[in-house]
Amino acid sequence: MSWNDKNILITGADGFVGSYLAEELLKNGSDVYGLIQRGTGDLYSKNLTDHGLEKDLKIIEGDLTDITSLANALDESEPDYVFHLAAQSFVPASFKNPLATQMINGIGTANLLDAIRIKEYNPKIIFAGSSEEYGMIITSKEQYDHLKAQYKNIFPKPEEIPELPIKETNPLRPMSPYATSKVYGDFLMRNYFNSFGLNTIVSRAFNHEGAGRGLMFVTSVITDQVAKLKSGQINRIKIGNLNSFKDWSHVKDIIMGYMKLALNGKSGDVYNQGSMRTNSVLSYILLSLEQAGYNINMIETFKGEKKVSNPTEIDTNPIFGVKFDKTLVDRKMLEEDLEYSIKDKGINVLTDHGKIAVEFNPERFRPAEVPIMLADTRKIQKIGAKTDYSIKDIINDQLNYLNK
Ligand SMILES: C[C@H]1O[C@H](OP(=O)(O)OP(=O)(O)OC[C@H]2O[C@@H](n3cnc4c(=O)[nH]c(N)nc43)[C@H](O)[C@@H]2O)[C@@H](O)[C@@H](O)C1=O
Repeated sequence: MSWNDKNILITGADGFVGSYLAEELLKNGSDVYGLIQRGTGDLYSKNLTDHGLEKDLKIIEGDLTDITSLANALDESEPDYVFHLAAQSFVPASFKNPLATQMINGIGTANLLDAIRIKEYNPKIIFAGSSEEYGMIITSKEQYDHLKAQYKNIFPKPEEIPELPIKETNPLRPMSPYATSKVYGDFLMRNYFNSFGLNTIVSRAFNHEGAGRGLMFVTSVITDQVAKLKSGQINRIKIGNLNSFKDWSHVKDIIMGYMKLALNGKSGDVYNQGSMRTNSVLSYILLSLEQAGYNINMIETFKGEKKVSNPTEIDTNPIFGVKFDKTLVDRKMLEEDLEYSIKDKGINVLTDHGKIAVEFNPERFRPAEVPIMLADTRKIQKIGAKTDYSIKDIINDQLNYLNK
């Protein structure tokens, strides 16, 4: 099968991921239509111009909460494939305005599916679910016992402990309004497959980053500050929870994964997308400093006596046979130290360019936090998806974009 002359509808084609996907599909000869919500500003957002989409992307103005506009978008594009990426995707915003997130991500997805059903189109539909749907991951028996007691025994039971790397069969325990809205969309997709025969496929992508990533997401928060530090505009880094572990992929790997799912994925099924690496926010800071030209000698927590050496070296963890950050090996120690430091004010990174303070900003902590994410991606690998980019590649792309 080739993408040539296929009709594609991408919801959120002007978003961070949508614009990468639109560019790739246009390169492959598809007719790409982008459903875009017109704000008060320019129709051509920076994402669209960054990816040179002004000429060839066929823009359809519409809104997920307005089913008529979705029906019109289907009539205009007559899609062979629909990539449903549009969403309110910032987790903290979902805590601030939960209902707006439910409307866009939840009802918006329901509207899209129902428009396709009523209009009797039969595209393959690829839905951007999220690793956030997994939410609370069980890493120890003690943690499970504690949660079971807290949730009065209705806490979904682990298949095995630790639940790492996370498989598609893992129970879903969403921890934010955003995550809940994605669980709703995920189940709707499968229900529309089972009940109405729509060709739906769910992607549960773990975090994905790269040039042009929105400035509110942590990898951009970090690289933006590291670039400013380097050019002398600021003298410290401000951050929220340093001790959250994420499975970060390059957005380019994820959009190739979306395309593999469209071609080779099974309708009604669910696939993780990720890198099978896990790194802490702290290690993203340290790696970014290294990529910007700092040599790191030591991290100094304010407790003083404990020091972590070589924290940025990527290691292979023998338990899971996947890439782990070395800080994870020292995680217990680091957790104790960080807890102490958080109560105080932060940590210092000792570099060949002097001491860099990393300060905690309590306002950036979330009401509930997913502590660790690590994808098991063996299922999507079987249909051809792979990880081409390292964490350092992602960071370099982000730093270069900021320096442009
Ligand atoms: C897969 C998933 O991926 C993304 O969701 P996210 O993981 O919430 O992304 P993020 O970059 O906002 O946070 C990552 C971690 O970093 C911590 N963190 C520390 N300090 C700051 C900080 O200053 N800002 C932010 N934003 N986070 C911070 C924060 O507490 C969290 O643990 C979305 O694309 C979402 O749509 C999606 O589906």
